[in-house]
Amino acid sequence: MIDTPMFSRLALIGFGLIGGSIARAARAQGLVGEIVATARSAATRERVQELGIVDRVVESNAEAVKDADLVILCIPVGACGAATEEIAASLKPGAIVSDVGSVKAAVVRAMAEHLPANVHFVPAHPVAGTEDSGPDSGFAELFINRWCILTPPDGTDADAVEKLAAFWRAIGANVEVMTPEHHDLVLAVTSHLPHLIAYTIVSTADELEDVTRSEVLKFSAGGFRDFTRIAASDPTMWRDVFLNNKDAVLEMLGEFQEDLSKLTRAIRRGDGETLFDHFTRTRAIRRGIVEIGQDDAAPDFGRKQPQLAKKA
Ligand SMILES: NC(=O)C1=CN([C@@H]2O[C@H](COP(=O)(O)OP(=O)(O)OC[C@H]3O[C@@H](n4cnc5c(N)ncnc54)[C@H](O)[C@@H]3O)[C@@H](O)[C@H]2O)C=CC1
Ligand SMILES: O=C(O)C(=O)Cc1ccc(O)cc1
Repeated sequence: MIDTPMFSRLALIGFGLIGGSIARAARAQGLVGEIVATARSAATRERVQELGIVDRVVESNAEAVKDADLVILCIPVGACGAATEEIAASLKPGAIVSDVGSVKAAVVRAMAEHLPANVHFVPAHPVAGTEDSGPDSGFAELFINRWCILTPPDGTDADAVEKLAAFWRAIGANVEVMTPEHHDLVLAVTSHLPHLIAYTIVSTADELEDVTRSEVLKFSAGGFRDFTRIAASDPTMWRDVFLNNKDAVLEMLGEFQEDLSKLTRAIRRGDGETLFDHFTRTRAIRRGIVEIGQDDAAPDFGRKQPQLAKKA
């Protein structure tokens, strides 16, 4: 908890899982003087008002950013370019403009095109989330012990980058800086491909004629259940992710298909040694990840969830 707010006014464009979690966490930590929020639909705006997490709810993106010293776009990546065009003329000189998109290179290009030279553009991606969406789904502890990746364009003011990094650290995240292209390649394999696999396997199981829909869930062991959770993620958000990180996803999908073919061949040939060696290697990888404390696996609700300190 800090005494003086880091930012006088925070504007949130879009108020779903991520926007709602940022608002709750920033408020719990006393990081901002005032939070102004907007959302595309009147129903969401009404709900945000009812929730009482923000100071003001306004009708348009342009109105929301007026006099804000931190603006964060919390909307699907495919909508970020158009939203930036809408707010560009209303931004306060010196403001930090950021986003939370799961894809960076295409989004950074689409936003940068519209931004005036007198604001600081510091794109961000909190690598934290759930399969839920909408204004009720957010929670203040979402970002604790999770990474937030910043991808500032070359020449971005270092103080602005540090200020946004300090904001993310204050709501519990660990911050790392990298290029948008590197971000997209890493996330293609660690997040986008796993979601694509989940979307595929759940429909594959559902379409099997001899297996009923109820059996799919009834007899699903832990692994399949995790896939169904991930495959329940927001369709708009994930459509936009795949459309905007096409090259990196296709590259990783190619690698994946090669590995899958190797395992398919081993099963067909009864080649137990290849299967055993492969599974031994992946077990060691998983254990290495857990050892260095980077276990970002599906939330274990049996484990105690981390808590943010409450504002006094
Ligand atoms: N859901 C997750 O686990 C994570 C999502 N992200 C990123 O955060 C962003 C927001 O995702 P969530 O909060 O999960 O989504 P959400 O669906 O919970 O909320 C999205 C918000 O954007 C608004 N919106 C939707 N389409 C819009 C459009 N065309 N123009 C303006 N506003 C629009 C909605 O009304 C809603 O207020 C996405 O870019 C996503 O890639 C990043 C990390 C994790
Ligand atoms: O729910 C899960 O397991 C996730 O993987 C959440 C998630 C989705 C998208 C991101 O860009 C980051 C995290």
